[in-house]
Amino acid sequence: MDIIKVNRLCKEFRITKQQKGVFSYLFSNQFEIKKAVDEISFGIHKGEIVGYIGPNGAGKSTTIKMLTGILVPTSGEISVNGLIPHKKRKEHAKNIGVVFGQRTQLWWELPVIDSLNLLRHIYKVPKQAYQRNLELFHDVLGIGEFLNQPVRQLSLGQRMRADFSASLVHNPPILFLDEPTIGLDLIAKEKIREFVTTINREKKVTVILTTHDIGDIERLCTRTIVIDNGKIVYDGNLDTMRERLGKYRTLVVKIKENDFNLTMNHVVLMKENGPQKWLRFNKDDLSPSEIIAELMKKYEILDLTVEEPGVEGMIKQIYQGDGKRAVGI
Ligand SMILES: Nc1ncnc2c1ncn2[C@@H]1O[C@H](COP(=O)(O)OP(=O)(O)OP(=O)(O)O)[C@@H](O)[C@H]1O
Repeated sequence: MDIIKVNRLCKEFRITKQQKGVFSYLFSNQFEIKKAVDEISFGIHKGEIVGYIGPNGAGKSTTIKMLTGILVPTSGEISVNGLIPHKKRKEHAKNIGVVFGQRTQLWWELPVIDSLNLLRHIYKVPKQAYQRNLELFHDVLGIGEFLNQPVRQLSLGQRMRADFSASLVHNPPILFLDEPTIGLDLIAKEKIREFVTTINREKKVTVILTTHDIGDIERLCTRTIVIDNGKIVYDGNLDTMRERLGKYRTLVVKIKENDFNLTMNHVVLMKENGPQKWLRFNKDDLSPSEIIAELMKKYEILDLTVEEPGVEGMIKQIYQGDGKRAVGI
């Protein structure tokens, strides 16, 4: 049963047409329509952790803003835990928690504990449930260290931990995370990721996460939706993406000779840096030893390694369009 349903969802913005001249846009009355989200459809099950990723300007934030009820769709349907977000804003707010990596939703001048207490009253959280949550936030996020400090005095890592706690005070079944680990060091990132895993396991919280950090996806997401130019270009699990796109390997070879000219079927020269060459091949078509044998006929090899693509590399292939063929979308 899907807790989030999105059907042929669109969002268009009316933007002032670009004109020549620095000030002309001030006086322009010409507009064009930008389709930020273009007929996307998906369903998300209760308890899934979904990575919603794509290049800058792809339409991620616009989608999340519609799912959280901040923006009204131009057309299409959304249902989040049985509600249409922008039509039932108040009830919807009880169902969701939201964390933005770039800004805080806490009261800047107040000690963290006062913010949490305020939220407890706003959402009318029973005392015992609130106590249990504080214990969990303390155990996994270590918020005890800075509960009495005003938010403005916190480090970025501490502020994020406080923001996570605030977003979950009212036990929402759905959590939206927008770049939740941006700017954090590795240890702080790990703490946040561990916390997301814990609340998903223990409270069955459904998580939708936008990120540019591939580590977040590898570590947390059971499913990845890739959006580009307002359209969904991949929706599936990482393993399938790995299987389909991960058959490419790169042979990195260093040769002695200055001239390099290898023409071999199924081998593409991706990059050169002096004597070092990056040759991409599909492991189903060729083995590295076949390429090495061919190279050794013409060149003296000084060094070589075979690189497997990371998730980041695979996602780049999708953005660049290669992946559309490779994953059959
Ligand atoms: N309020 C707005 N008015 C006009 N155009 C907008 C508005 N909000 C977003 N857009 C445009 O819609 C497109 C999608 O923007 P969106 O912010 O959803 O992208 P994103 O995938 O979140 O990007 P990023 O990774 O850079 O945050 C972009 O071309 C953006 O310029």
